[in-house]
This record gives sequence, C-alpha cells and structure tokens, in this order.
Amino acid sequence: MAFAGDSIGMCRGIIAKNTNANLKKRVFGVSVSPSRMCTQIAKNKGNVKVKGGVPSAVQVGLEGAESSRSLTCLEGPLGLDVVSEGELRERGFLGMRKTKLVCTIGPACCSLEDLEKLALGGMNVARLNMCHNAREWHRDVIRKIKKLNEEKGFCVSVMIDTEGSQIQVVDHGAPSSVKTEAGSIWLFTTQRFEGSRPFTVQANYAGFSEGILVGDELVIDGGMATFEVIEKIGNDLRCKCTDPGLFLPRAKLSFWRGGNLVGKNYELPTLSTKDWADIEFGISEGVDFIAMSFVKDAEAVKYLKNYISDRSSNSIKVLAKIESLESVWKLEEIVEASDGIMVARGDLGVEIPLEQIPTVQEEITKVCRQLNKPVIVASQLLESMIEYPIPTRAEVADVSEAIRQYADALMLSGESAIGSHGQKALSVLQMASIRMELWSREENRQRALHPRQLGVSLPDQIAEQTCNCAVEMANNLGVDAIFVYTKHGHMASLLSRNRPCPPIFAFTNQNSTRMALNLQWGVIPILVDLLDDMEANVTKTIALIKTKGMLKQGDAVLVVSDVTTSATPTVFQSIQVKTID
Ligand SMILES: Nc1ncnc2c1ncn2[C@@H]1O[C@H](COP(=O)(O)OP(=O)(O)OP(=O)(O)O)[C@@H](O)[C@H]1O
Ligand SMILES: CC(=O)C(=O)O
Ligand SMILES: [K+]
Ligand SMILES: [Mg+2]
Repeated sequence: MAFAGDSIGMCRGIIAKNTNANLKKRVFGVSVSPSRMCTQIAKNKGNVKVKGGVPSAVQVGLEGAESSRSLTCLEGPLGLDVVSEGELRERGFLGMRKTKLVCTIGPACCSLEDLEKLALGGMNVARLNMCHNAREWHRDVIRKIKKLNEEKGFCVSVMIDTEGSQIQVVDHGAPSSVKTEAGSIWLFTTQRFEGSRPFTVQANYAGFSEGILVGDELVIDGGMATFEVIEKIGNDLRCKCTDPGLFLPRAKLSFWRGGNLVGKNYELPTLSTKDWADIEFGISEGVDFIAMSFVKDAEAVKYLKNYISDRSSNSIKVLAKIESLESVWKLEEIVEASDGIMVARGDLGVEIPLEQIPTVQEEITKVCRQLNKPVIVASQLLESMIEYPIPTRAEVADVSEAIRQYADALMLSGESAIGSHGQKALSVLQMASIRMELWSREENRQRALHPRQLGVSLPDQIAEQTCNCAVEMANNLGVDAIFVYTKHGHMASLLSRNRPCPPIFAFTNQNSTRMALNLQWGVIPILVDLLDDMEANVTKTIALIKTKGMLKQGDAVLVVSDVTTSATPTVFQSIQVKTID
C-alpha cells in the first residue's frame, strides 16, 4: 500500500542508524523532523529535557517522576490471541482489521460451538443483554467464553448490558406483533390482568401518563405506529390510531407535544433494583465491561464506577449508552465520566427524529475520539440479516460510514442473538471494515483529527504529545507495526486515538488491561510478563514475535515506551524505530 508523499529527508536524523533500503522504499509522506518534535516537547517548559546522541530514538524525560510500573519478569508464551495471529499471517501487518466487533449473544449463538465460530470470525467482545433470560443462562455463556479463551487461545471480552428503566409495553394482547388500524381506539393502562384483551395495552410504569394531556401524540417505537390521546381515565389513556402500523413485543412508548418530546423517562432511575443485582452478578462473574442503559448524566456513571472500584479489585470498564435525548444534551460530561460509549441507535431513534440519527452518531464518535474514549456504533447495522443471508446495500453503506467515521467498534444485536445468519453478518462487518480501513488509509483520513489537548499535568501532556508524534512518524515512515508497553492501557489508547496506519501491539502484564483494550481501534493487546528494564522488554518482545515467524528481516517497528533505568528514578518516554535483521 502506498501513501502519497515525498521523501524521508527530514527524518534521517531519527532513523539514521536503523534505516535500510527496505525501509526507505516503504517510507512516504510528509515528514516530521526531530527538531519539530523537540519544539513541541520544549513548549512544556519546566524540567523537561530532550536527550540527544541516540540516532534511532527520541527520548523525553521528566526528572523526579517515579516510574508507575512495577514490572517483574518476561517469560512464558506470547499472549497473542489466535485470531490476530491468523490475520497477521494471512494479511500482513497493514491488512489487520482495526475496527473491533461486538456480538450480542442470544439463543441463536449460545452453544460452545457457535461461540467458537463467532470468536474465529473476529468477535472481540460478547455482549449479554440482561433484558433477556435468567442469570443462569448468562453465567453459562460467560463461562463458555472464558473456557474458549483459556483453552483455545481466543481473546474475547465480556460485556453485560443493563436493562435500565424505560416506559414500554408489557403486553399488547398478542404473543408477537399486532397490527393497529387507522382510527382504531386503544386503551393504554397500568392495570395488570391475565390473558389478553383486544385493543388493550399494558404499560410497565404506573406513572407513564402523568402530565400527559388530551391531544398529545403517543408514538410507538419511534414511529412504528402513532396515536392521539383522546381521553384520560385516571392513569389510563384512551388513544386513537392516527398512523397505522405494528406493535412489537417490548415496544417503547414516547409522548410528543407540538413536535417536542414530553420527557416521562427522566423520572425513572438509571439503575433499577434488578440492574444492581445484575451488576453484582457481573462483578462476581468477572465481566470486562458493564454497559449502562439510559444514562441521564455523568453522576450516574461516576456512581457506578466508584461502586465497582470499591467492590472489585478487577477493573471493570463502564460504558455509557447514549439512547435518550437527555444523554445527547449532556454528551460531553457523560463521555468524560465514562470508560467508553455506545451509540444505542435503537432506543435513540425513539427519542429523536430518525433523520437526526446520522448526525448525532457522527458527533458522538467525534467527541469520543477527541476525549479519547472508545465508541461502539450499535443497532440495526445489518437488521435484514436476521432473516436473509445477505445484507441490503443500504446496510453495507451504513456500516461502512461508521467505519469511515473511525468508530472503535461495531455491534451486532438481533443479527447474532436471534438471527439465522449471525456468522455471515459478522463476516460482512469484517469485510466492510478491512475494505473501508484501506480506503481511509489511501485517503489519509486519519489526518482529519485536530486533537484537543487532554493532559493537564506535565507527564500526561508529555505522554499525549509523544503518542501524537509517534503516530505521525509511524505513518510517514511506513513502519509495519507500533509496539507499546502499557500497564493500564493509557499510552495504547493515546496511540489508537490518532488512528495510525500500522497496527498497535500493546504489551501489558495485566489481564484486565488486555481485555479492556479489546474495544480500542487498531490495538492488538498482548499479555506478557514484563521486566523492570524497558529496553530489555523491547528486545525480548521483538525477539518473541520474531521467533513466532511474525516479524521478518527488513520489517520496521516503531516502539513507544516509558524508559526507566535502574540508575535514575527518571521516566523517559521514548520513540524508537527498530528494523529487524
Ligand atoms: N439473551 C437473549 N435471549 C433472547 N433473545 C435475545 C437475547 N438477546 C437478544 N435477544 C433478541 O435480539 C433482539 C435484539 O437484541 P438486543 O439485545 O440488542 O435488543 P435491543 O432492544 O436493541 O437492546 P436494549 O434492550 O439494550 O435496548 C431483541 O429484541 C431480542 O429479541
Ligand atoms: C443497543 C441498545 O440498547 C439500543 O440500540 O437501544
Ligand atoms: K439493555
Ligand atoms: Mg436500548
């Protein structure tokens, strides 16, 4: 693959020692000069110093800052998952898929064999929607996934998704869908009754009609059918169907007045008693992510994060689902508070007009990248594949647009949970990712980001600038891979944020970091034991990957690390380019 550009001239100072003909051939693009990098570093005045005299490395250090690492030894097998290893062998470094894939597990794919097929097909994260099934069912699935990871060398993270609170239909008088004719009169009630009553719909929440006025519009599932409220009888509503359509099971209700949403959901708690019990269950089963449904504000996310850190020594990442109007209003504070975001387009489409979904999705992905949080685009990506073996052209275009927007991950819902073609749907996502990522590289689209400075403290600013420069260098030099050594995944995520052309191999000695990085664009997390001496880690990991036959002579690797030496308590962030001989 070629990148447009001129020469490596200005880079020579950095890579002189390691430059060979092979690398030169692959180096294209506008160069970053060491002097430009130093200028950026020098802006962070204080006791920052730039080390000279090492032609293959740029090092910056902050004197007196203690190393945050407590690394011990580097031995044992290379913790690279079998799927990444296969992709690398088959397609080479640049051909490795960067966009991560999440599959919702349901009755159609919960056997060990089906889960293994999804893992082989590239599932990075398995999502369990706690709206469905008993906890025993979920426990069984989680254990199967962990068994596959342990015994077959996969690296599939587990996410539980809370049920949350929302006004919805409990019963609409039929086991599946029911038609609503224009002009038909329906009663929406909170009364509980056995069996079904024609033209009667049970709502799940006693206060569902509070504040609702005659003349308001009642919309089902964002437009499946529309009613006008014609009479209030206590808490119940008599409604006339104005736009005929369908009631599906668990249909969502929303009320509108003069074109604006009447926000009844706001009064419901973000986490119900059942959600808290599900969260306890998730903690005890050692899940990697908890996706929080119907997040209203940053407080709810912070509360859950604090609760988890008090309860569990494992770090479980909290993802906030953006699926209400209120969460769109408070987007930035929610993104800042959370460990990642899901654009839950299904329920979002109930609360905002459908034509606004594409722009809201683009805005959310942009904010997440600016604030360096992973983002999943979810719902109806390949909806027609629940039934059919191929997607519609429009679905492929939608999926490709999410990839072009550089979403970290794409999610399958019913396609994998209940669909007849879950594995095929996953392969559509995989092919679309590889195709669109190639196109984006050819268009040099990663340059479109003007990253907002995130770091407040000087060490954080240095880490961020190091990663920004490292990615620019990696792209310009056309290196094959970026290696990073990371305990909590921060450096790896800062590199990912820049959406580099080569894949990022993130070596970590913490399993929770490995599982969390599974959601981040372009990061291949690898579990290894690490040494205190960073230089030794670099040498040993390169040697390990080479031994496996995945690095060959002439390959170039850009290495980003926090270099600590035993002689000084100083942290040096360094960028080195190593060519393999
Ligand atoms: N564990 C499961 N058991 C049975 N059916 C499931 C399960 N998980 C998902 N499904 C089915 O797949 C469909 C889509 O799944 P998904 O869980 O993504 O629903 P959703 O309504 O988009 O999510 P949410 O409830 O979080 O808004 C659901 O309507 C449901 O019928
Ligand atoms: C995934 C989800 O919760 C939604 O789209 O509503
Ligand atoms: K849910
Ligand atoms: Mg939802």
